Amino acid sequence: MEGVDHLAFERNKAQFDVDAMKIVWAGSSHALEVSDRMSRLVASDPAFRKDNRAMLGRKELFKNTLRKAAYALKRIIELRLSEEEASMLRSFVDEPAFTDLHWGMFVPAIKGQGTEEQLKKWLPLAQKMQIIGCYAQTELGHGSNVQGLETTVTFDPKTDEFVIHSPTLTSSKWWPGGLGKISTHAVVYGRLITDGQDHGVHGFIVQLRSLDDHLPLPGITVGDIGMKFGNGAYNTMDNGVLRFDHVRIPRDQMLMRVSRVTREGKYVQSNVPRQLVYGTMVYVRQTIVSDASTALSRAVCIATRYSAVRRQFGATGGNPESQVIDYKTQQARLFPLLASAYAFRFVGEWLKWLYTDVMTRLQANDFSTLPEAHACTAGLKSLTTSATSDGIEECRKLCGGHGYLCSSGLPELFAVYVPTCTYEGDNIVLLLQVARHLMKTISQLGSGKKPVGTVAYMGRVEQLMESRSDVQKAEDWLNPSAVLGAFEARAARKSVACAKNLSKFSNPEEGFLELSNDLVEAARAHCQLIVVSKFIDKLQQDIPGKGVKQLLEVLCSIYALFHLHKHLGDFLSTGCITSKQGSLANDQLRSLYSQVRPNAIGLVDAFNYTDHYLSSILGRYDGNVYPKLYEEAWKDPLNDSVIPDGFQEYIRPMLKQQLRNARL
Ligand SMILES: CCCCCCCCCC/C=C\C/C=C/C(=O)SCCNC(=O)CCNC(=O)[C@H](O)C(C)(C)COP(=O)(O)OP(=O)(O)OC[C@H]1O[C@@H](n2cnc3c(N)ncnc32)[C@H](O)[C@@H]1OP(=O)(O)O
Ligand SMILES: Cc1cc2nc3c(=O)[nH]c(=O)nc-3n(C[C@H](O)[C@H](O)[C@H](O)COP(=O)(O)OP(=O)(O)OC[C@H]3O[C@@H](n4cnc5c(N)ncnc54)[C@H](O)[C@@H]3O)c2cc1C
Repeated sequence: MEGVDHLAFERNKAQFDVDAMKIVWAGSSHALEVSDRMSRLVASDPAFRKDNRAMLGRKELFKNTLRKAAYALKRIIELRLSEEEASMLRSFVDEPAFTDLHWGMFVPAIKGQGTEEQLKKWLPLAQKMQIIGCYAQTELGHGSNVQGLETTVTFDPKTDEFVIHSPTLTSSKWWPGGLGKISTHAVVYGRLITDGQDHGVHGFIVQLRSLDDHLPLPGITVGDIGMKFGNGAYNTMDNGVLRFDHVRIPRDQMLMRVSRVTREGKYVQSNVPRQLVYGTMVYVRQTIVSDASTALSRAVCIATRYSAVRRQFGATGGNPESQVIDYKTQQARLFPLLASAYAFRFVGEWLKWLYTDVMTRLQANDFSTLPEAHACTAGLKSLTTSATSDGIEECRKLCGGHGYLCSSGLPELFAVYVPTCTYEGDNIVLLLQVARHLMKTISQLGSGKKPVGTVAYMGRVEQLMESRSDVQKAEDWLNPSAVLGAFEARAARKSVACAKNLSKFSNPEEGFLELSNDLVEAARAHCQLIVVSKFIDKLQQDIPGKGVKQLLEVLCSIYALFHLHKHLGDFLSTGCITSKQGSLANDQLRSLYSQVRPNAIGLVDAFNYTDHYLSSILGRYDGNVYPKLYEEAWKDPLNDSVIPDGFQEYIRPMLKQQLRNARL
C-alpha cells in the first residue's frame, strides 16, 4: 500500500528523542541541516538516479558516471554551494568516480607536500577543475612496500628537468583511480635520483594528457586495468595503468615541502620529517574511519528495518508470525553491528580532531605527535574497514534470501566497500605498523619516556599486569571503569607478551616476522581499546535529548561486551577476567539487547538516510517491502519478453532433440 508507514508501530515504540539523536549522529545541528538538504537535493533529482547500475555494461556505466560528475559540478556552481555542501552533495551521489581521487588525494597531496609557491600555482587550477588529478603511487609489482617503488625520476641539470621513466614492467603504475581514462594530471611517486644518487621515494606533479584533445602526452602509455569485483559497484571508477618512457617535467614540479632539488642538482632536506611524503595516506585513512560508520550504518539500517518487517514461524491463535527481529539470535548478530556503527562514528570524530591537531602542530614545526597519528589512522582504518566489510556481509545474511537480490542494496554496498580493506594500506600491513609503535613504546618505558596519547595506559603497565577485574554481578559490567580496566589489561598484556618473546631473538626483525601473528592480535586489542575508550569519552559530554544519552550508554556497553565475549579466549588466557566474569558479561549483553529492541527502528532512523541513498527495497523507510520487491522483479530486462533471447536458438532444438531421442 502506497503512502502507508508499515513501520509506524515500530516507530511509536521508541523511548528516546530520535531528532536529538540525528544531531548526535551528524555531529551538530548545522551538519544535520546541511546533510539533510544535500541528500534531499540529490534524491529529488532524476539525473542522479542509480537504481539501474547493476544492469549497465561497463562503457554505459562509466559514461553515466561521467555525466553525473559533470552535472554535479554544474549544480554546485549554479547553486553556489560551499565546499562543505559540495562535498556532501558528491557523497550523496554515491558513485565511486574520478572526482573522489581528485578531491580526496590529488588536492590533499599538493596541499600537504607542496611549497607556498606550488600551492599558489596548482590549487586554483585543481579547485576550479581546470585540471583533473589522481594519486599514482602503487605499481604492478609494488603496493604495500612503498620504499620498493621502481619508477625513476632523474634530475637532468643540463635542462633543469626531471626525467621520469618506468624501467621494468613491474614499475608500471597500476591501480590509481581516475588514471585510466580521465585524469589530466597525477601526483606520481618515484625514486628521486640526482647525480647518480638514489634519495628514495618522492612525489611529483605530472601532466599526463593534453588539455586540448585529452590524448596522452608523448612518452606516456595509459589505460584502464579492467573489470573489478561485482557488477556496477567499483567499475564506475577508471583504475589505471601508466608507463613513462623518459618523460620530462620541469624541476619545479617536484613537491618540495619535505625536500627539494636546487638548480645545481643538490638534494636539500628541510626540517620536516621525510614521512610527510606519506601524509596524504594519513589524511585519507582518517576519512576512511568515518566513512566506515556510514557504510556500516547503511547496511544496518537495511537489515534492521527488514528484520522488523519480515516474519517467520510462531503464528499462534490467529496472530501473525513473529517478526524476525524478535529472535534473540537475530538481535545478537544485528545489535552489535548497530553499536559498532555508532562506535565508529565517534572514534571517527575523535580521529578527525587528532588529525587536525597534528596538522596545526606541524605548521608550528612540532612533529612529536606524528607517530601517534600514523599508528591511530593506520590501526583504526584497519579495524573499522575489516569490521564493516564483515558487517555488511552479515547484514546480507540477516536479510535471508532477499538480501542476495541486488534490489536489497547489499550486494553492491559490499562490492564497493570491500576494497577498503586493501586500499590505503592492506589491513594486516597496517596493523603491523601499529604493532611496531606498541613495541617501540614498550622498549622506551625503561628510559623514563612517558607514553602519551592512546598508548598512555602503557605507562601503568606494571599495575595492568597485576590487575584483576572486580566485577561480581552482571550489572557491574555497565561500569565504564570495569570495561576500560579489562580492555587496557588485555591490550597491555598482549603487547608485553610480544615484547618478551621478541627479546628472545638476537635479530629483532627476524623476531618480528616470526611473531607477526601475535603482533597483529596485540595491535587489534589496542585498537579495540581505543574505540571503547573514545565511546566512553563521548558519553562524558553533555548530550541533550530525552533518553539519548541513556541509549548511547547501552550501545557503548554492547560494543564493549560483545567484543569481550567474542575475544573471551584473550581475556581469559591473559588472566584479566575470570570465566565467571566472562559469563556475567554475556548475561548483561542479553539484557542490553532487550533494551535496544524497542528502539531499534528509531536508532536507524537517526541516520537520516533517504531511500535514494539507501537504494534498498528491504530498507525502505515505509517498510512496504513485498509489493515493491514484486514490482521490481518485473523491471528486470529478462522479463521484457516472455520468451528470452537464445531460447529458440539453443533450447528449442535441444528439447526437440531430447524428445526425438526418447521416442527412438
Ligand atoms: C573531499 C574529502 C573526501 C575524502 C575521501 C577521499 C577518499 C578517496 C578514496 C578513494 C578510493 C581509493 C583510493 C586508494 C588510494 C590508495 O590506495 S593510494 C596507495 C596507498 N598505499 C599504501 O597505503 C601503501 C601502504 N604502505 C605504507 O604506507 C608504508 O610503506 C608502510 C607503512 C608499510 C611503511 O613501510 P616501511 O618500509 O617500514 O616504512 P618506511 O618508509 O621505511 O618508514 C618507516 C618509518 O616511518 C613511519 N611511517 C610509516 N608510514 C608513515 C606515515 N604515513 N606517517 C608517518 N609516519 C609513517 C613508520 O612508523 C616508521 O617510523 P619509525 O619511527 O622509523 O619506526
Ligand atoms: C579499488 C582499489 C583502488 C586503489 N586506488 C589506488 C590509487 O588511487 N592510487 C594508488 O597508488 N594505489 C591504489 N590502490 C592500490 C592499493 O593501495 C594497494 O593495492 C594496497 O596498498 C595493497 O598493496 P598490494 O596490492 O601491493 O598488496 P600486497 O602487499 O601484495 O598484499 C598481498 C598480501 O600480502 C600480505 N603482505 C604484504 N606485505 C606483508 C608483510 N610485510 N607482512 C605480512 N603480510 C604482508 C598482505 O596482507 C596481503 O595478504 C588501489 C587498490 C584498490 C584495490
